[in-house]
Amino acid sequence: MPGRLAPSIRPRDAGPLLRGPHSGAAVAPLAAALADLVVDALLREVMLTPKPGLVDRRNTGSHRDMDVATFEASAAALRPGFAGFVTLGAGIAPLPPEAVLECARPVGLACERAMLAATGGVNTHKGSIFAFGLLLTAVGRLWAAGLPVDADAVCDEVARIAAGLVARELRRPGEPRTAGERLFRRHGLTGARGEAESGFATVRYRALPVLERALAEGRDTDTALAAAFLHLLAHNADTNLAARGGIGGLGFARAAAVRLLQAGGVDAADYAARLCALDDAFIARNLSPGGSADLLAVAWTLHRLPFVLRDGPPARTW
Ligand SMILES: CC(C)(COP(=O)(O)OP(=O)(O)OC[C@H]1O[C@@H](n2cnc3c(N)ncnc32)[C@H](O)[C@@H]1O)[C@@H](O)C(=O)NCCC(=O)NCCS
Ligand SMILES: Nc1ncnc2c1ncn2[C@@H]1O[C@H](COP(=O)(O)OP(=O)(O)OP(=O)(O)O)[C@@H](O)[C@H]1O
Repeated sequence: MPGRLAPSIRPRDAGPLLRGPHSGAAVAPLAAALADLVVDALLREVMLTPKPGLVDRRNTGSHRDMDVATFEASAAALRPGFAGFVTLGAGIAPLPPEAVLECARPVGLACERAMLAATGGVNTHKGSIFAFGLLLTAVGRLWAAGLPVDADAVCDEVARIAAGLVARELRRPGEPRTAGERLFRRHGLTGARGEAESGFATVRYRALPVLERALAEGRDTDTALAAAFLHLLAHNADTNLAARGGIGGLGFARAAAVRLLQAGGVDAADYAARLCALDDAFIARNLSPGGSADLLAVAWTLHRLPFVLRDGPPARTW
């Protein structure tokens, strides 16, 4: 796997947000800055255009119940909850990792309620709430413990927090209650839980190196995000795709992404036309790679994390 390129910024770098409580710094500025970062990541994701089957500025993809404005309203409603995860993590830093999920789940459920209230009952960010709940709680814990806070450290802490989640929630007896649980029973897909338990391995070893290499080569942000998204689409076992199109739908989407990557990806001669044609093909099949969209926002957040910790919150570009 290509190596990571972002700087690994450690407490000694003494950025305004980096010093933990041992220096008396309060967690609130950190929580606010990271909530801004995640909202920025969610809005960059939905604005990235075109994305096959997903809501973007070209169309609403395979969705009739949500558009860009729905995602903007949802992201704004989630900002307090995202800050709450960081504050929670800092407050429970002494707890062992296996005790964290139980503390975080009520915050996650409150976020889901805030999302549904802001969207009129539409699921815009359920997967993102789960992923970022883990990520932000992990950051709060590392920061409070005065430990290094970079992409690798955060992913390792997420893996520790989510350890055993698949066995506990997907292998349990009884009727499946969600698409994710049904897909595990039928096809062994572990979805958001498996990705979390792996420490966001698909992001860490696939999307993030592609994103950072493209940026280091001078590509603009949207091109770098598009390149990372293509790798996610090719490699991520996205249960949204399988829930909508069956295992065949997931295979169709991944094979199409692999073909586009083999043709040069974002540098393919007819890239834009091919991506729009793929968008139309996904819509015709009611396919939506929502999980990969969530992970794209996670990749952006992990990439920007060291910079936000050192330089403060991102400019609100929306
Ligand atoms: C854990 C949750 C999200 C699992 O939901 P579900 O059973 O539907 O799982 P499933 O894996 O199918 O997908 C949930 C969502 O995750 C995203 N997703 C799907 N596949 C993937 C994947 N491979 N990788 C990452 N995200 C994915 C999609 O957006 C999807 O809508 C949910 O059951 C839950 O517990 N929500 C409560 C909030 C919570 O737990 N918060 C914790 C904060 S730490
Ligand atoms: N730009 C995007 N467009 C659509 N979905 C996205 C986007 N970004 C992220 N997602 C993710 O995809 C999920 C929505 O996908 P989907 O609508 O298939 O899920 P669902 O609501 O469980 O299914 P259904 O709408 O069929 O009930 C959201 O939970 C969100 O996490």
